[in-house]
Amino acid sequence: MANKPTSKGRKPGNSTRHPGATDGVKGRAGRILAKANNNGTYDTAPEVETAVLVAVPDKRQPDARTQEYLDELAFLAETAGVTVTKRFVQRLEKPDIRTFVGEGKLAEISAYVQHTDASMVIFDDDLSPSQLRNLEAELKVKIVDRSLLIIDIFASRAKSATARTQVELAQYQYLLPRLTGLWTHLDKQRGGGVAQRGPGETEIETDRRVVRERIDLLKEKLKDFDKQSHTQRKSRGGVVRVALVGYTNVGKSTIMNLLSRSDVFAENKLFATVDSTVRKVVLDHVPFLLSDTVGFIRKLPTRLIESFKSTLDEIREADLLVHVVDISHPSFEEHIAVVNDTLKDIEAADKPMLLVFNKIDQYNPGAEIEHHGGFEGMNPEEDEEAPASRPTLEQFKATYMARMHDPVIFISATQRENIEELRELLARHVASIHQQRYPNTLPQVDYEQ
Ligand SMILES: Nc1nc2c(ncn2[C@@H]2O[C@H](COP(=O)(O)OP(=O)(O)OP(=O)(O)O)[C@@H](O)[C@H]2O)c(=O)[nH]1
Ligand SMILES: [Mg+2]
Repeated sequence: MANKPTSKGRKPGNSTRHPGATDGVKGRAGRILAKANNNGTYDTAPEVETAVLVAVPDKRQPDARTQEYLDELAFLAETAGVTVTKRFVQRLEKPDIRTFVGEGKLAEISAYVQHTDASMVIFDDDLSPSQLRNLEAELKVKIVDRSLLIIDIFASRAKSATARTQVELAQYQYLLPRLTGLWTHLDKQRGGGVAQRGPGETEIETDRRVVRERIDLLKEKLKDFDKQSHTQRKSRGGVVRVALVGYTNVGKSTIMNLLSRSDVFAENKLFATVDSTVRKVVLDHVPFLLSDTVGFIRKLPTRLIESFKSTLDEIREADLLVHVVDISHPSFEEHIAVVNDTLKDIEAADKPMLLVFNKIDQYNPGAEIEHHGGFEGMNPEEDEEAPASRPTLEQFKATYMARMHDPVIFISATQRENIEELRELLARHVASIHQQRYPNTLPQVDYEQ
C-alpha cells in the first residue's frame, strides 16, 4: 500500500518532510515530523529536529495556565521525537488573520529560527490553510499546528489495520483544504519529473480530486472494518463490557495490565495507545470484557475523532466506563472536564461510571494551585493574599467522595496501592450490571482464567 503512514514509504535520505515543500501529495500523507518508526526506534541515524513553540493565549488566560498548555505541547513534541528549544507567547484578543501572531512577534520568531537553525515552528492551535502558507513563506521552516502534531503521533503509533486506515483518513482530511498554490502536485499525474514551476490551478484540482478519491476509498474500507468488528462484538453478547477511558498518559494501559494480567504497551509518552485492546477478565467469578483505548486530550482534532469512530465504538458500546484520572497532574480537573466533554461529543456520556484517581504515590499536597479555579468546593479564592495550596489526600478524598455522583476510588497502579479495592469495586458493579442486563443468566465463570 503506497500510502501507509509509515517510514517505509519515504525516500531514502528524505526522512523529514516539509509540509509546503517538494513532496507529492501521496508522500505527504506519511509522517511529517520525526523519524521514529512504529516501534519508537529509528530506521537510520536520526538528525535531531528542533522546534520552537508558539502560543497565542487570550488576554484573560493566567500565565500558569499558558505554561501548562505549553508544557503539554512540549510533551507532544517530544513524543513526536522533536526537541523543543524555545517558547514564544503573545497575548492577543484574537489571533492575527494573516500570520496568527502579530508582525513584531513574527520578526522575533524569524530572527530566532534563523539564528538557531530550528527546523520547525509548532503552534498550540490550529492554523487556517492561508495562515499556514503565509507563515511558511515568512519563516521558511516547517510549520506544524496542533492537529498535525497529534495526527503525526497517531500515525507513528497505529498498528492495527483499522487504526492505520483511520489515521490515514485523518491525514488526507487535514491535507485536502491545504492543497493550495504552494503545494506541489502528484508527480504521477504529471508523468514523472520534478516541476520547474509551481503548479497551476488545473494541477491543484487534479490533486484535490485524487485526495478526495482516496478519502472515499478509505471511508469505504473503514465501513468494511466496522461491519467486521460489529459482527465480532455481537458474538461477545451476554457479557458485560467495561471500557477504560481518560486523558492521555493517566495510566489506563497500566491498569488494564494489572486487571487482566496482559501486556499492553504502557509508556510515559502521550498517546502510547492508539489501537484498542479487549481482554476477558474474571473478578470474583464474574467475567467481563475490559477494553483499553485511545486517551483523550484538550482540543483533540474533530477530524481525528470522526475518523476514529470504530475505535471509539468500544467506548460507546460499553456498559460501564472506568474513568482514570492522574491526580498528580496540576491540571487534572481540567482533564476530567475534557474527558467528560469528549464523551458527550461521542455520545457516550450517559453511562454508569467509576472514577479512578490514579498515581496517588505522586500526589503532592504541598504544591501551590497556580491556575485559576483551583479545586471546586475547596475554596482557593477565600483568601486572596495567600496562594492556595492543594488539600491533603485525605481532605481531597472526603471532598470528592461527597461531591461526585459516581463511585470514586484512589489508587496507585505502579505501587499497587488499593488495587484489591479497585477489583472489588469493579466486580460489584459488573455483577450488578450483569443482573440487570442478563437477568436470567448467571455470569459464566471462565475456569481457564
Ligand atoms: N507514579 C506513577 N506512575 C504511573 C502510575 N500508573 C501509571 N503510571 C505511569 O504513567 C505513564 C503512562 O501510563 P500508561 O498506562 O501508558 O497511560 P495511558 O493512560 O494508557 O496513556 P495513553 O495510552 O498514552 O493514553 C507510564 O510511565 C506509567 O508507568 C501510578 O500509579 N503512579
Ligand atoms: Mg495507553
